[in-house]
Amino acid sequence: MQDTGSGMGLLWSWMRVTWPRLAVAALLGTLTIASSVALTAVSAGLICHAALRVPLAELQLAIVGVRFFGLCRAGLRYLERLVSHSATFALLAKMRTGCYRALEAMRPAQLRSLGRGDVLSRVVSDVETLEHFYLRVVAPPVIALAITLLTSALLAGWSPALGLRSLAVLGVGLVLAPLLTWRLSRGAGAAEVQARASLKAAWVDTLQGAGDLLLLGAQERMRARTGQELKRVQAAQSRIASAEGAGNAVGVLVGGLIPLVLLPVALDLVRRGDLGVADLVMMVLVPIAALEALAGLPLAVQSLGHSLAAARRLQALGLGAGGAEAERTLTHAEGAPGPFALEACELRFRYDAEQPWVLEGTSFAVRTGTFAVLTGESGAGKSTLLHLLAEAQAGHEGELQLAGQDVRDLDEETRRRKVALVTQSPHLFNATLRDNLRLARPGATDAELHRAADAACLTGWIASLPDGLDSWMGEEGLRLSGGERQRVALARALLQDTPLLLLDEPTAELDTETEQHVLAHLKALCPQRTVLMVTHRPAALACADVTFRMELGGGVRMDCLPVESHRPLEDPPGRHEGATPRQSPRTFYS
Ligand SMILES: Nc1ncnc2c1ncn2[C@@H]1O[C@H](COP(=O)(O)OP(=O)(O)OP(=O)(O)O)[C@@H](O)[C@H]1O
Repeated sequence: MQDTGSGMGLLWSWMRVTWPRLAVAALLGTLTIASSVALTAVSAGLICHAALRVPLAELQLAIVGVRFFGLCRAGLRYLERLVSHSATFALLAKMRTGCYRALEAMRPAQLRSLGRGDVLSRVVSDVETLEHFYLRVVAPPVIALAITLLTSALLAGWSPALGLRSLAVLGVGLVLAPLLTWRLSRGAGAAEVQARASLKAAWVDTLQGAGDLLLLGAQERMRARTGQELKRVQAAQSRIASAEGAGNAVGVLVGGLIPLVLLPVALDLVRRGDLGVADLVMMVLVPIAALEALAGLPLAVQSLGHSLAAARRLQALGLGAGGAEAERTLTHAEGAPGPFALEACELRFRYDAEQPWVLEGTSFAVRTGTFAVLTGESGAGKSTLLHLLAEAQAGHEGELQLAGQDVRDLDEETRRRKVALVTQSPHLFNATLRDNLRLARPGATDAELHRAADAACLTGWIASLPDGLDSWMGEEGLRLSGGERQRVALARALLQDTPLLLLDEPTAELDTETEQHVLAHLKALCPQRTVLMVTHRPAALACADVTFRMELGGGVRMDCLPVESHRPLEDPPGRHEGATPRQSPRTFYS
């Protein structure tokens, strides 16, 4: 199986944490089935002796035994469940926190390219699949082996030949049932996990894009795609069910073989007077009762396939990797702010090693306290640059500094205090306006919220809402227009109160008047704060202190060039007084 080892490594690394509890649970599980076997044996002996009219006084020990093992079975089962579930929940907690840490450590672009449905499936379904790893995969074979050995040792106490035959016949069940199940369901567990994840991703995609699907008349095609995923799930499940059936059939076969294999030896012992009739019944029933321990083996094999597939998918998120789960040890030092709010030098970045460079040899800097505008062709990498600054993609080459500090040296907290980003399509949560705004500053007072809302030109709109700041935004802010969503996101970023504000086309959906109002507020933030805005809107270009143009050249090569009309290269006069001379053919300083 491909990559099996790595999936296993992750599973064992988690299990190591709770192994003492798991060992106790396995011991309790073995004792529970041993009690069950003993109960069958003692009950069978009691019934046989009673049928043979053995005096009641001689049966007292057996009667006590029946009561004892009956109570033990129930009590031990309870304890086993208690311990195994507490160990499982401890593992689950570790897995979930590991998952969230891994997601947190992931580069946002990686996360976006995974897709929401897929991430949801990994964090919820795959973790839930692993929840059963101990209960369904690890415990059954351990308990089955222990019970097989114990039962055979018990019979060997009467007769070594009986013990050997019991070991042989139970051994067939122990090996053959899982082997057959594994052979018949090979790859089906992984296929089911993968197909279920694709199905979930398709559902999330369909729900999110339902409106567009209807408008494009593509709902039938989407339904067909979902139907295909569903068929893949069903096909995998059907293979798994057949394999489990075959495994269970082996168990039934072994149950039938036990009397056939043991009776010849046992009857011989009875004939020779070495074994009583009641003991004979017990000899045959004990291994049959032991089959209870083998019943979980087919399921264990299938669950192993599911668990390995789920572990591999979680591992692909970065779980178990030293980097993902290790605590970050980045500097918290602020350092003295330099003359530039941000500085890029020979910056190179691509989303994937297989993909071409998006940014290549890009150098430019924005002086602290300026209102800078970045324009450029679609696809040139403007948004990418903003995300690199705000989200620590950590995959870039060259230098990228925020207020004189390399972004790679900044921990999340420091970065959040330094820079706020409003993306092209900001996410609003299904909560009130107040909650959405307070994400940026949890303790913000109403006065602060209104001040930020005013700067984003939202005051009139909030007044028109029935519940003001307590109005519900709907899922992803769908109750809002595009422009309202943008302004709420802008107000949220303003509340963050960072020295650098990165804005990706924040006025794209605003009318001219509202845009003027927003721009005036943004401009008024400078020189206390630095604003870098990606936009093509003339109004923004007109009020910028400095303007850059990012160009897509030679396929993937990009340059940052100042817009000629705003800033002649040789002679930076007027409002470009703070500009630093050109440093290299591709280096421009505001
Ligand atoms: N998550 C991603 N994974 C892979 N490639 C990406 C990703 N995001 C963007 N790209 C690619 O990177 C390049 C630059 O994209 P980016 O969004 O930064 O451009 P842009 O200049 O902001 O464009 P626009 O003006 O149209 O918003 C594009 O070719 C785009 O396809």
